[in-house]
Amino acid sequence: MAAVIVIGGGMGGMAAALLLARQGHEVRLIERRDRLGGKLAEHRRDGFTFSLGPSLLTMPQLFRDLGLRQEFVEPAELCRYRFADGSELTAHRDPERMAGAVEAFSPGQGTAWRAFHRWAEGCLRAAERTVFAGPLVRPPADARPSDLLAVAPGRTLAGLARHFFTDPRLRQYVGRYATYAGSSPYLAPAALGCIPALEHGQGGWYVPGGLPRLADELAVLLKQAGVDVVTGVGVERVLSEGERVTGVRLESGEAPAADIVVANADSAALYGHLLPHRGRLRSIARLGRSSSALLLLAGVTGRTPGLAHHSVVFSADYENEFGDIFSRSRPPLDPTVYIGCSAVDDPTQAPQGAENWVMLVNVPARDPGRWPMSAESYRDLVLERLAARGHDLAGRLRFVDLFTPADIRERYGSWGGAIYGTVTHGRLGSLRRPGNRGPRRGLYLVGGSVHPGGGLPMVTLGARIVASMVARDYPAGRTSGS
Ligand SMILES: Cc1cc2nc3c(=O)[nH]c(=O)nc-3n(C[C@H](O)[C@H](O)[C@H](O)COP(=O)(O)OP(=O)(O)OC[C@H]3O[C@@H](n4cnc5c(N)ncnc54)[C@H](O)[C@@H]3O)c2cc1C
Repeated sequence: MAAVIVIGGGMGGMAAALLLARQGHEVRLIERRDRLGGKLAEHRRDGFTFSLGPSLLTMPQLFRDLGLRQEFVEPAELCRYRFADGSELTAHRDPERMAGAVEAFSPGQGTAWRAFHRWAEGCLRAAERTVFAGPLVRPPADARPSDLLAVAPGRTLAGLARHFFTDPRLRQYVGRYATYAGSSPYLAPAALGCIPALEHGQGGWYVPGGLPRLADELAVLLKQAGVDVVTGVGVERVLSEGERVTGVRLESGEAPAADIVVANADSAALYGHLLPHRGRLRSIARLGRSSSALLLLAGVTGRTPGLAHHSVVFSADYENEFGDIFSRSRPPLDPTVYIGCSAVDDPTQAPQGAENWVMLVNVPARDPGRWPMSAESYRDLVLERLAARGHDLAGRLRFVDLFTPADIRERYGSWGGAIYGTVTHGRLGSLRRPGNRGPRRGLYLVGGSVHPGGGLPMVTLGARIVASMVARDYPAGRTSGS
């Protein structure tokens, strides 16, 4: 049995702590904030509850496998898309129903969607065998992309969309999945096109009471597994002797010893100051940051007829929008807006007869103080754009609170407020993320800033990968890694 310290109680840290405790290790999880969950967080005001992070749960079986038994519910539709020309497409989990919806939306494109979905499913199976399954960090020098992922007809996600669809609106719908990795469809690998196959196969789920309830139930499981959870104190240093980790030093001055340290803190923070490592930090900086988000959290009077749980209101010029985010480093002048309203399916989320709107806009991971306009002026721009595209909240807004990239950076220690650590750009972008093994024996990394990526399912897969690495490195009864 080894002594394990997990730094950070985000989804990845909690899942890793649980799996390692179940392997028989003595696990302590140290979280800087007062509550576990990391980005699984919420904001409450005047009877309204707003998710500050995830609103959509995919790959639900992963969470069942961890032992979570709470109810998951499936909204009636996966997502409602509204395009700049005013047209709407409703996405359904069932592939045949989706193909029918696409055909009705754009005659002739239903067959194209079926072909796309077949490709996406093949790509997903390939990812399950490779990227999702192990600590694959960098492809071997002689490997071709086709060895690692399904061969993609197109280098980028936008190229993939062009290959399958002639309707520019459907290309925008496919391109949107790059934002699940905080990336631009015009630079992200075509392999991200496997993500819709997850939604159309396994569905998109909601947890009654809000997704942060996942963290509450995980906290119970951690206790049952004997994990010592310490909150309200940060780790300021990972300690090592020679090539091996020996423990951590806390902000309180205490220095608990450990054979194994699992960092759920952002990898840039790990290599920047917890265990300074110039080479690894430079590699992270070379890749660049994923996008961040600006959230408008609005208490809205009245119910909106036909409002879906999840809606996306697209910009008129997607390429220009991502040019603003990644090339010009400014919030897009014509943003695509995700609208999440959990009150559609859950009356606990807003006072009776009212709605809790979370409006999310992708923005650069950069302090709003350095934007060309104030966050408040940008909020007004977003509301004006939405009004022009059919979602006019004038006269219905009780309040709009803002959650900015600076809040994301401060709360979670994310690199510049980036949601997903490094950006996933380039044909092999999915394989270039920082790895799960640290530069000292006994040091592992888990979470959205490392392999295999961000999002609740990916960080949970990352926890599985770390647990299997530890099981190999520390066979039963040994406290020193092989
Ligand atoms: C606005 C938004 C919307 C999102 N939407 C979705 C969605 O719909 N579906 C989805 O699946 N995913 C979504 N995500 C992504 C998902 O939330 C994250 O990828 C995932 O929750 C990250 O988990 P993590 O393990 O990386 O830990 P994090 O959530 O990043 O938590 C890390 C934890 O480590 C702690 N920590 C950091 N440094 C230290 C230290 N030195 N000492 C002690 N503790 C420390 C932090 O306080 C934090 O609690 C969204 C994220 C955001 C921000």
